[in-house]
Amino acid sequence: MEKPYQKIPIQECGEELIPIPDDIFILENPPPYQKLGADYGNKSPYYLRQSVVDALVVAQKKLQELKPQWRLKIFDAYRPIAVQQFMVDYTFKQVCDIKGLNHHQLTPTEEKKVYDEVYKIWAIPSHDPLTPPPHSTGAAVDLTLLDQHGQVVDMGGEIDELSGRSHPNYYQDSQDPTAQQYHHHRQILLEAMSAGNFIRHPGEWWHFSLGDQMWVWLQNSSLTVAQKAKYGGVFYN
Ligand SMILES: C[C@@H](N)C(=O)N[C@H](C)C(=O)O
Ligand SMILES: [Zn+2]
Repeated sequence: MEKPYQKIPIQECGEELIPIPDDIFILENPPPYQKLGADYGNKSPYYLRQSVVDALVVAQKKLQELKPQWRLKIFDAYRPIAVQQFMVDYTFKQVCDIKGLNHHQLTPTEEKKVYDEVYKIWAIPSHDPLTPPPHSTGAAVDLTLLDQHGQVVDMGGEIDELSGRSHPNYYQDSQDPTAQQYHHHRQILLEAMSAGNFIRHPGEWWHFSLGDQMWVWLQNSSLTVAQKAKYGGVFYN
C-alpha cells in the first residue's frame, strides 16, 4: 500500500524542530486532534523545521501583500506517528459509522474498502525511517486563512473533510459566484504558500509541505536531476 512519493530517497539535514511563532501566526487552540483525544506526549503540533518556519513567514508576508490584515491560521503541523495512527483509527471508525458498518464486525472486503477511503486523505502511519508520514517530518502543515475581522475565510469545505470538496480545484469550473469565491480563496492560500516555495497536496486544499518526500515527488516533473528529500521523520518516544 506504499504511496508513490514514499519511494523518494531521504538525506536528512538534521535541522531542529522549532515552535511556530504565535505572534505571527494564529494557532488553533486547543489543537484539533488533541481535542479528539490524540496524545502529543511532551510536544505540541505547533512545531516545524527551522527553514520551514522561515518559509511560512515568507508566505505570511505574501498574504499581507495580497490581502492586508489577513493571517495564516495553523490547524496542524508536526504530528508524532502515534497521533497519525490515532487519526487513521478515528477516521476508520468515522467512515464505518457513515457507511452504517460495525467496525468490530467487518468482512475483509469491507475493511479494505474503509481503509481505501481513509487513506485517500491520511498518510500511512509508517514507523519505517524510509517512509515517514509527511507531518512526522516537521515539514508539512495544514492551514487556512483568517480575514481582517478574525473570521475563518470560507474555503467551501472543512479541513479533513472526506469528500470531493477537499480537492483543491473542486470549484474551479463552476459558474456559481459563491463557488468562484471559494476557488478564489483557495488560490490566495496557494499563492501565499507558493511564495514560500511550499507545494500543495494534489487532493487537499489545506495541506502544504516543503522539502519532504511528497514535495520532491510533486515537483519531480520539473527536476533535471534526481533530488532527495531533506527532511525525514522526527521520532520521539
Ligand atoms: C488529512 C490531513 N490532515 C493530512 O494531513 N493528510 C496528509 C496526507 C497526511 O496524513 O500526511
Ligand atoms: Zn496535512
